[in-house]
Amino acid sequence: MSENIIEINSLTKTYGKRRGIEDISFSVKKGEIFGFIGPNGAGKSTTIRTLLALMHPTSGSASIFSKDCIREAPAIAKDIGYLPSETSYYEQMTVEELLDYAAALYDKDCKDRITELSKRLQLDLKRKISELSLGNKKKVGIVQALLHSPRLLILDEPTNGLDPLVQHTFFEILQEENKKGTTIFFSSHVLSEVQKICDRVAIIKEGKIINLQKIHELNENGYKKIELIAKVEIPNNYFNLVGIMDYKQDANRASFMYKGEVGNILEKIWRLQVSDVSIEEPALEDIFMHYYN
Ligand SMILES: Nc1ncnc2c1ncn2[C@@H]1O[C@H](COP(=O)(O)OP(=O)(O)OP(=O)(O)O)[C@@H](O)[C@H]1O
Repeated sequence: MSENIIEINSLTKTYGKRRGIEDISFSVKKGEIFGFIGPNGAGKSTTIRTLLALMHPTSGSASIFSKDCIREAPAIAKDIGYLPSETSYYEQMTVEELLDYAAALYDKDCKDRITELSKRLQLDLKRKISELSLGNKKKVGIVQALLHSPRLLILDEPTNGLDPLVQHTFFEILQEENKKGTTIFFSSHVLSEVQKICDRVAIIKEGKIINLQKIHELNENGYKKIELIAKVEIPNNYFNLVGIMDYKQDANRASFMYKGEVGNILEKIWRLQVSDVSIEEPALEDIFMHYYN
């Protein structure tokens, strides 16, 4: 059996009377890229902050590297790289000063790593933090999380604010780290990015884990969301096909979810003579609706 890097047992955190997370249990194996997805307010950050001992659980427990997250937090911390969803830095420092300051927490020389990562992410080390855009601040957070080559990376909404090219480079870096043996815990509300990179995914909704699946299984179950505008009014029952759900039509416009042979639906659309069509991955909420209602 492969070793568990993270183990969460019946973890619950309430904020006074408000729900944070309720009775969460799952584990992340060594070498996995594990996705943690859920809509805003589902409890992702609460789970992560509890794992990092930034807050104490109301009940239950969790361990990282087989050490208790709360009692042995300092010993765990040196082998973790954490990228918070929102970062706040000393605005007057330069990027380099800030990263050197972060690196000093570890018993390692991180200089070359800082230079290499900054180059790849096109992050200017000489700029002041206060001058950086949201995306560039995110890059600082990424370098800070990676500079000591941690055994476990915990990333909370890591791609917020990154443009697609930088996001691509970031994913390449993550995959390289993963090949070297780093386990990655990747929290996001964007299913499509989790699908690109993760092996398994836990889905959290209203504080509870509602599903845990291998990504390829999630893909195989996958619905596409289709919207189209036809040149003429769409005949009644035109889209009466197996695999269509949630069908909505207004004269010559239609939107629906489709699961099945892509060729069949494309042929049907093609015959209709459309002036516009979009076929997309459904939003996380749509998937929740169809899997769990
Ligand atoms: N400090 C706090 N005080 C009170 N309630 C809180 C606090 N932090 C979070 N919550 C509540 O706990 C629940 C889970 O929030 P959490 O931030 O963990 O969700 P999330 O999945 O990370 O969402 P997001 O993607 O919006 O950050 C929400 O209902 C939120 O309102």
